[in-house]
Amino acid sequence: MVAFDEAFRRQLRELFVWRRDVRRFRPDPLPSGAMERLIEIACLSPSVGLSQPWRFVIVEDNARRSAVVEDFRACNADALHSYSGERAARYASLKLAGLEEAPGHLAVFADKTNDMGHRLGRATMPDAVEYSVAAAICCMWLSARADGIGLGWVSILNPARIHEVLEVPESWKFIGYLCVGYPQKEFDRPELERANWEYRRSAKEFTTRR
Ligand SMILES: Cc1cc2c(cc1C)N(C[C@H](O)[C@H](O)[C@H](O)COP(=O)(O)O)c1[nH]c(=O)[nH]c(=O)c1N2
Repeated sequence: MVAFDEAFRRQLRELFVWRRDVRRFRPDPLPSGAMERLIEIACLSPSVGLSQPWRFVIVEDNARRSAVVEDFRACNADALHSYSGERAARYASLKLAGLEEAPGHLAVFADKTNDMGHRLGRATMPDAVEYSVAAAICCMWLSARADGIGLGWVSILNPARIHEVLEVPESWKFIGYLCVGYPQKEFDRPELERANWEYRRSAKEFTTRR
């Protein structure tokens, strides 16, 4: 049985506290194999029926990257229009992706048609496939942070356009686009909190007993 001592548990908590969504990256390249190592960690994640539905596209082609940046700009402009007044001004001041600075770009999909796991656990909750991929991204996020590497999840994108740009199978559902690189600075509080967009609440607020 592998046991983890008190010192490790304290450090693990620190890792949860210091994991950040990163939008500001240093230009330093990632060490070779870093993306592949993060994908290997992600593949250790839980998945419904052990279906391992995650599909990763490492985006290296500059034309494809520029097309993603363009899509982000369009989607972000649309999103801004959905706000008004002070909230709109605050939204406009936020940096919501590090697409142009991050050395690593990783698009993450869920393969909804894959038969691994033989559909165990999905009949009543087919979305468990997407949840499994989100869990894998979180494992990757924490492992990256332990290596001092920042990860930024971008969802302000049009899934149909991302499919087109990356030429992936129709059956793959777009889950998120990850910017990967070394963060300019480390923080123990979310940027959206430091920018007064929202603030982290206590667990009590989300807990109900029945
Ligand atoms: C599914 C999903 C989608 C997104 C995000 C997260 C998740 C889970 N986040 C990051 C999000 O804003 C961030 O996690 C919270 O603000 C909390 O900050 P920390 O992650 O604790 O730094 C995010 N951030 C951002 O700047 N642009 C984005 O499009 C998104 N999209």
